[in-house]
Amino acid sequence: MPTRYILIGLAAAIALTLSVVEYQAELRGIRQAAEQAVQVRANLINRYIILMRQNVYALDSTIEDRYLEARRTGSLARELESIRPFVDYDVWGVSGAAGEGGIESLSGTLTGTSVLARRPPELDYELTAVFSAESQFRTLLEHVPEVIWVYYTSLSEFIYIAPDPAVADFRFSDVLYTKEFWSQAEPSVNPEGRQIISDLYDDAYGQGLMISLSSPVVVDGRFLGIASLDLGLGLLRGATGFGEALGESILIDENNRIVARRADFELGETYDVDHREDAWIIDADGTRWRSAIVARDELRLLHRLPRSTLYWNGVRESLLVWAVLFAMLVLVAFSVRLREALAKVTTLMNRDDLTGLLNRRGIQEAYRPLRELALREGRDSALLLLDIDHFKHINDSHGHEVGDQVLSTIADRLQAHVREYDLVCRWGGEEILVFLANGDAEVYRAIAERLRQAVDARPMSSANVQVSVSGGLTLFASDESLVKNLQRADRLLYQAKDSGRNRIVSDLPDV
Ligand SMILES: Nc1nc2c(ncn2[C@@H]2O[C@H](COP(=O)(O)OP(=O)(O)OP(=O)(O)O)[C@@H](O)[C@H]2O)c(=O)[nH]1
Repeated sequence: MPTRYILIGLAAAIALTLSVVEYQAELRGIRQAAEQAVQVRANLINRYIILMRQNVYALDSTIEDRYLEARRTGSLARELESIRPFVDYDVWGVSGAAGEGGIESLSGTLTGTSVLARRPPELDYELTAVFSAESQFRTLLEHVPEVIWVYYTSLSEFIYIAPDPAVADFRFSDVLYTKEFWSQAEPSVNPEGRQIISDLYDDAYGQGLMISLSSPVVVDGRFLGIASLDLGLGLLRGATGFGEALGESILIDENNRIVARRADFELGETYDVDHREDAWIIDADGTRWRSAIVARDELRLLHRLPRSTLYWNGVRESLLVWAVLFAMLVLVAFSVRLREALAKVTTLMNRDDLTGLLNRRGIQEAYRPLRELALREGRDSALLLLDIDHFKHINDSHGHEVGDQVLSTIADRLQAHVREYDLVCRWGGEEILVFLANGDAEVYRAIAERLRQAVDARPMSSANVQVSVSGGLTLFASDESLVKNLQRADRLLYQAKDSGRNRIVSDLPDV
């Protein structure tokens, strides 16, 4: 196989390998960015939930503390005096809402059954505790943008909820005890009294999708009620898209139901994926999944990276490197072709067209290294100048074309009878110069004679022409130029011509 194909093939193999390596690195980069984003987003959501849990816990503790204080001191909240019946709705209560005959000190609305009308002392302590936590209700509503509702629901059939809904729109009813915030948090299902994050639900009052954080209020081991916060999804939604990463993050609950994501979703929509933390999972569609735990085990952040998104972005990111590699490949192919063309041109410049022998320029370049070598090894080198005998006559009697054939045949015969490293050059019209190295006088004489005989051996060309050559053989004086050496060889050649032709005259010493 030509070197050209080997070189280009090698460059193509290297470019292909680098392309694959680059593509793999891009895919790895995309996956790593997604891994980092999942971690950062999960942390963000986690911190947010912790903060909100602390808020509920603070509310819960305040109500517990204030209850104990009211019981100890016997001092009751002034708001108790304002509790009155809302006759149209069959509840008792008091509201901070204008138009409800409300009192300004309240940010919420209290409603309950008739039990509020004939209150035992414990109920007064509980109501006092709730009213005393008013500043917390207010602070949460005013300073935590995600908080939609803050409320305390009592086992003694009342609810205090802020901000203050109109009694016509919302008031206490037994149905509240069937709601998730109650049914999941109350002691029979939650004996340790831990905080509960509800499932996602749609607010009855039209505030959109939300989740509740609920914490049971227990005083001296007695369960009184539940303090709750309703949180809108704005921040959770924002957190699922925080930072740069391909694919999308989806917050789900322990039943795999979606809690938040950037894109729209239906309430109750699920994502059933076999989660394994810190590992990529590939499903049957080739979609990659990564997950992180949020809020202990109650929520999880799933990251979904579709196969096409991964691969196409891998391709897009690799394109520039691929283009550079392709350009380099083209450059390699081009330079290989250029080197070949240059080598061809050099050969053409150094060779004679007719005979294929070295020309003057060619031998000037080629003989030097041979001479250097001969000098280093302490050997002589020699020049043999050959001239075709009566060549003019051949041209005249057989034509120039035959003359050319003769020249070419002589070149072939000489070339066939020299050693591999001897140089044969067409010096002029019918003059041929042979540079001999790596021998001694006897060897050179023998070669010269062999060459003369090779020409003389048999007729040549279609015209059957018998041709001979005469030659001058001289040792190469390395302190003199090629031309100077040639002048000596030329003189010897003339002597050969003068003394009858078809012979070699040399000035080489006898060995
Ligand atoms: N056909 C052909 N003839 C060439 C070429 N180059 C030189 N010649 C001829 O070679 C002849 C050389 O003739 P001369 O120098 O007079 O000498 P000669 O006839 O060879 O006689 P001697 O050298 O004295 O033996 C001329 O007629 C040139 O035209 C060539 O490339 N092709």
